[in-house]
Amino acid sequence: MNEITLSPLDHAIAAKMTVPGDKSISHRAVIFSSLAKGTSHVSNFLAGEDCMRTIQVFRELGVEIEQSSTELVIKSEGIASLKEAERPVYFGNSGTTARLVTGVLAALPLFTTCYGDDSLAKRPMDRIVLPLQQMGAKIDGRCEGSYLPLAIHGTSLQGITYDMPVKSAQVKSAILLAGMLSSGETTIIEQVKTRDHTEQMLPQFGVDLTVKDRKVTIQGGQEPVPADLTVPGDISSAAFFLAAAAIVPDSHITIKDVGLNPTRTGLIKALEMMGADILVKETRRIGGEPVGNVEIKYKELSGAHIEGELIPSLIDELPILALVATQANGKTIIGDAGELRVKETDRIAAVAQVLTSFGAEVEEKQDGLIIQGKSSLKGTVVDSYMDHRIGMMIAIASLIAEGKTVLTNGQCIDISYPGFFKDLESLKK
Ligand SMILES: O=C(O)C1=C[C@@H](OP(=O)(O)O)[C@@H](O)[C@H](O)C1
Ligand SMILES: C=C(OP(=O)(O)O)C(=O)O
Repeated sequence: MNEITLSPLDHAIAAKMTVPGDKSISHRAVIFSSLAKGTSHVSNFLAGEDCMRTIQVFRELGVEIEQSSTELVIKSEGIASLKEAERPVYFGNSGTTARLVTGVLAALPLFTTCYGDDSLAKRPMDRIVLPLQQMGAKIDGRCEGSYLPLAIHGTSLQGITYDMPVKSAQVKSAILLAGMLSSGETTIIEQVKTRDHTEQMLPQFGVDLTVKDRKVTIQGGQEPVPADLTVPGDISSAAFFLAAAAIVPDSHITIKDVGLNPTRTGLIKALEMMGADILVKETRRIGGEPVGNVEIKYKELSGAHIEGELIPSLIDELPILALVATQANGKTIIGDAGELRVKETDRIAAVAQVLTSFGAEVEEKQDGLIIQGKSSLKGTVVDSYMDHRIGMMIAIASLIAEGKTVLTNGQCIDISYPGFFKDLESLKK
């Protein structure tokens, strides 16, 4: 078993840093470029394991993708040229790959079988299979299409109007991509606006869609055209270092060139609600995406209620926010976050177990957590649950925990943040 021993910090943090490219945008850049006839270029691509799965899938479908570190050159002959994969395609640990790619493959005249790792095999696929079937898709799968593996008998689809029962950008994106490749019009109605990278990026690839409040409409029969794009830093990765500065007294961190899309910046809002001293400065826009610097200075925090419409905009940041809450004055309540139970692991249970083993007082609720503040954390032996975000949360907790922390199975952090431990080490200098 992989073991990493981590020591607490003996000084405040003073750092200016960047984080790797955004995972959601990197996946979409590969998918949209692979469907566009011609050559696309992507800079600052996130070469983490999940996004590498998306590259591998499109290579197996016949797209030529050259990768040199974080630079990609994607050469495609367009939608009609995609060929059937000779083997089952592997989505690894990546929910985004699984949902978005299934949306594409359901609408193309190809037969594909696909599967994932032990974690992905437990994550729900019916949330996309059912609406795709309403569009005419022919998909078989384990437990009647509720879980991977799936067999996708791609075919012509018809557009639908779909009122999404789950708050999920992956579902929205899967149906929009299928809609783009269908006949007729597809409209998605969301209960709460989720991350909108698909809506921001498709027009960069020449695809028309209209967005009106929580309603997105796309016309079928559109083929993307190639584009050149630069991926901003991932706010979900920056979150771990913003949290470090929020809990290590007297610290000060600036994260540069990070994506500031308002559908992703819920963590900044939540930290502000807790009283944090944060300065956000937008410096430019790349495509539809605002990008800039986030500066945070340590300040005593207070507990807050984190729930409702805020949740989708910080869904992946809730584990690290829970750690921050253990150091605030008073109680923090996280609610309306039942989606956390169907991530890489059950993140409600995992966060409660990990923080409790560090000595914090955390109560698990069906759709959230209640966290008592001002806990003194003590180093312990603790597992990542093979979940990259839980692994990084443990590593940040070790900075303030008394004594040594031993993180087991921390290698999964490469899924979204290759180079995380190097960046963590740089805080110790
Ligand atoms: O669309 C995306 O890129 C993502 C959407 C979210 O998942 P859900 O759609 O399941 O909420 C998020 O948790 C995931 O990390 C990436
Ligand atoms: C939930 C996540 O990703 P995915 O759904 O793509 O596996 C995540 O990165 O936290």
